[in-house]
Amino acid sequence: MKTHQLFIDGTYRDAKSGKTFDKISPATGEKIAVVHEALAEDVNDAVMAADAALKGEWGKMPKAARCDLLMRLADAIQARTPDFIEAEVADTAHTRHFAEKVEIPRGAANFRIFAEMLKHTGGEFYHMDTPDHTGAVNLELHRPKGVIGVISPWNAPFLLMTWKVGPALACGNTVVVKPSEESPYTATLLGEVMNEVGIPKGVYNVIHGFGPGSAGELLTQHPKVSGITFTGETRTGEAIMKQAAVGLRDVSFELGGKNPAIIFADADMDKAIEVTMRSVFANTGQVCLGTERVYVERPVFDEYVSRLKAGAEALKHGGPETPGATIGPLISDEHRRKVLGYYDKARELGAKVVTGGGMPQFNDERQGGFFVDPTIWTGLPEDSAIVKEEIFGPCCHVTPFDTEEEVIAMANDTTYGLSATILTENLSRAHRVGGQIEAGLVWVNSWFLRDLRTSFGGSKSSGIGREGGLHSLEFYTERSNLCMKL
Ligand SMILES: NC(=O)c1ccc[n+]([C@@H]2O[C@H](COP(=O)([O-])OP(=O)(O)OC[C@H]3O[C@@H](n4cnc5c(N)ncnc54)[C@H](O)[C@@H]3O)[C@@H](O)[C@H]2O)c1
Ligand SMILES: N/C(=C\C=C\C=O)C(=O)O
Repeated sequence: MKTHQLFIDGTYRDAKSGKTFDKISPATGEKIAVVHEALAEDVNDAVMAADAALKGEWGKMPKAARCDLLMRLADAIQARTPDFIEAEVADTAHTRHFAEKVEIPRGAANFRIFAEMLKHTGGEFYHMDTPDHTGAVNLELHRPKGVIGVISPWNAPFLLMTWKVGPALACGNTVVVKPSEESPYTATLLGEVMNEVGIPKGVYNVIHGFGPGSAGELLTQHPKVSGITFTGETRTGEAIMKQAAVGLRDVSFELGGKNPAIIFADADMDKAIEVTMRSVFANTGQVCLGTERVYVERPVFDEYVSRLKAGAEALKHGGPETPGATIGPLISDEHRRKVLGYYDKARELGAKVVTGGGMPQFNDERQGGFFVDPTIWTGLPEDSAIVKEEIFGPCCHVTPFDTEEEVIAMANDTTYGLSATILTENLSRAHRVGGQIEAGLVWVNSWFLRDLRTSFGGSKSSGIGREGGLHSLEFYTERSNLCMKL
């Protein structure tokens, strides 16, 4: 039975709390690991180790050397791709293809992009006139923020945790990572690679546990933690904001979404189906940027629904060991119950269930896994819970529309503002409509294309702040303006 320990000050160790919890396989429902739960003393040890590292070798390291070390870390992650694939797949039951092609390469890229940017980017400089006409110069300086608490979710564990640790370390901070209780493995494994490449002890620390009353909440309240970068549910973000308020801890939030796809009659329908089959069903719908609302211009509504139905019904359920599987299980029985609750609610509200709406039956080990049917609904009003609330499963509601004004209003009529995707072959329409969607990311004729130099984040209930490229400097550094009289 695998055991996941804490990783503190460069060393793996049991939790002083003496508490552990089980990790269950999403593919079979069987216990696959025991995880050590960090409580107050463990959390304090991790934060104090991170604080000490800021004042030690790491804090004194020249920026270029720090960035070179992170580039070597990216190479070392790449070299251990097979180990990270097995770790991620064990926790999430993702296909090895998804882990190999998306998740692990992004883990390396998330260090590389920020090391390269920080190494080669200059800063702001302003010359000003002065009353005595001798002038003054202004230098915008950046220094590390300090110890950063990183709290990450289970839906893309390694990608999302490194998306935060990469810029944090590139900017000279140290981190204490609290991965989701559902996905401890890759964050723990990364400690080995940190030691292999020579990242000083205490720079990267991993504590395991839950949120309220556990490692997560304790981390957000620790006086030596200077900022919390969090990815997860909106309501969790609200809780963390309250927890982090005492001490005025800065926060960077990437939260939930209820993302629309808009398909105009002039769209390339093959492309529209390819894009939305991924944006609705990839990772079993457990993607914050995924589509849960589809708006289709009326002339092509029936064709679209019919082809999406065919695509959904062609998906093959299975875990990483199931040959040819194209849709996996949800992460946990608890999450499956949440998604099935929405499936029931849709029926109660009178939705037309185009396909799905329940869970598949198997006569093999998959029967113990947390599988649900890929599901498509039509016919519900825009104010229904199915259209308004994030479900985070392999499902979508499809609504017809007649005009641009109507569909823009429907797309924006949400408390979220994370992402959207627009399918049209009309360039001016893409610019016109895309510029009016209230979301952090808008794709045209594509989905989940990610340029890591661009800003990433959501508005309204989808987040606070933007990360990505140089935008990450805003959160991971403290600015000073140095004004020198000439
Ligand atoms: N915007 C994005 O980039 C993005 C990316 C991925 C996932 N998400 C969102 O994440 C959610 C799914 O992930 P999840 O179920 O793990 O989210 P979650 O909010 O339940 O948990 C996320 C993390 O927060 C911790 N946590 C929970 N309560 C806490 C508290 N009070 N204090 C401190 N830590 C606490 C959890 O242990 C976990 O590590 C979805 O809503 C999805 O939209 C958003
Ligand atoms: N944060 C990112 C992806 C989020 C995926 C949400 O499920 C990213 O691509 O950087």
